[in-house]
Amino acid sequence: DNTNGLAMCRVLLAELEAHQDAWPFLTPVNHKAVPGYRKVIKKPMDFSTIREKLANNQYLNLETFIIDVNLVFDNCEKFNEDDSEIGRAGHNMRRFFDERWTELL
Ligand SMILES: Cc1ncccc1N[C@H]1CCCS(=O)(=O)C1
Repeated sequence: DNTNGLAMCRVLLAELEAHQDAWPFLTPVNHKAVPGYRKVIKKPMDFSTIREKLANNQYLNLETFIIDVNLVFDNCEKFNEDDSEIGRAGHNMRRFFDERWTELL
């Protein structure tokens, strides 16, 4: 059953949102303010959208949740230079997430 899987999603999402480097990922990227973003990034994702999907029971289990979290970081790598404020934040957040969810297994 995926009961504990969804409890882990809630814990993990709260920790992602609380991280000091979460600021680029808390809300959807404003494609009107970020030229090229809508064209380049085919599947936008952010922590507030993940929270909404979790509240609407749209994640079957931990695996489907992890796919969306990784989409946030993959989009960040695609659009941002590694040596940039947002690029570094993305790498830091991916490392934090990977270390954390593997601990919870
Ligand atoms: C994750 C990302 N990739 C590319 C461009 C921008 C962003 N994030 C923005 C989200 C809103 C606040 S901000 O505009 O400072 C940063």
